[in-house]
Amino acid sequence: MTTTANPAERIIIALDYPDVQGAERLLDQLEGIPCYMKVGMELFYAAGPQFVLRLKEAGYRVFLDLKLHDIPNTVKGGSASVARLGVDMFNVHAAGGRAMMEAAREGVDQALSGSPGAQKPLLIGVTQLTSTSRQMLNEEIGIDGPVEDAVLRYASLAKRAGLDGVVASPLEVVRIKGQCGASFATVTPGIRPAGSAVGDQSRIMTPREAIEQGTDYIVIGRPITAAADPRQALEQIVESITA
Ligand SMILES: O=C(O)c1cc(=O)[nH]c(=O)n1[C@@H]1O[C@H](COP(=O)(O)O)[C@@H](O)[C@H]1O
Repeated sequence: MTTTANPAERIIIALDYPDVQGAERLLDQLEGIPCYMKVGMELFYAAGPQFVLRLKEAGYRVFLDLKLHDIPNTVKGGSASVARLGVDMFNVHAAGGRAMMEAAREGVDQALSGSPGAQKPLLIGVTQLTSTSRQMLNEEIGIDGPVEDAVLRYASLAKRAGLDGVVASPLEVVRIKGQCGASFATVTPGIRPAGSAVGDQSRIMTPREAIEQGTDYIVIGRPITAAADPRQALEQIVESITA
């Protein structure tokens, strides 16, 4: 979908910090590099909508990663509030089902219906978390078969519900694009430059491999935020995905 001129624009930095100070320090270190910024539950629960607004005022594109998952009416209201905040992308769990995802879409549309010029956020469905292995899926969660099949089912459902794309691992991008179309966005965490700690992730690829699969956005947290020199770590990643 989005082919941007600067490869850094396809990198979403996960600002997983317990407070604004940590996030601000990273923003200072990365100044001038046009990445997307992701605010997830850790920072949002601590810093609230104000920090999202601060990022928008500073000119960043913002992915609000709250992974909404509730009854349709509640997700509709939550999605409307998120849309009014002016974020560029947010997500809901595809496991909430078609009616829930359609309600998220309605919430966005209704919230912005009074502002015809307003740009709608990309509404993204979370498929199977990138920390989920096949063994976990089969034995703990109780879903049979390969993880990719479960991801594909969620992606198709998200597409039918009118979502703009999905979060998945880069391992599934080719099949998602094949099934849902090239313009259906893929947002892929589980990104690990060669040699960096895997941590709790399970389905991983390097930044370059992920881009070569045709993903639209790669989401990267600790390989940058926990690096001794985050700017250098990011610059190396940008270089690695630059053709
Ligand atoms: O929705 C997400 O962003 C997400 C979905 C998923 O399946 N896996 C996943 O890791 N994420 C997020 O992507 C980021 C990955 O961070 P690192 O593992 O530190 O690179 C974290 O903020 C996760 O919350």
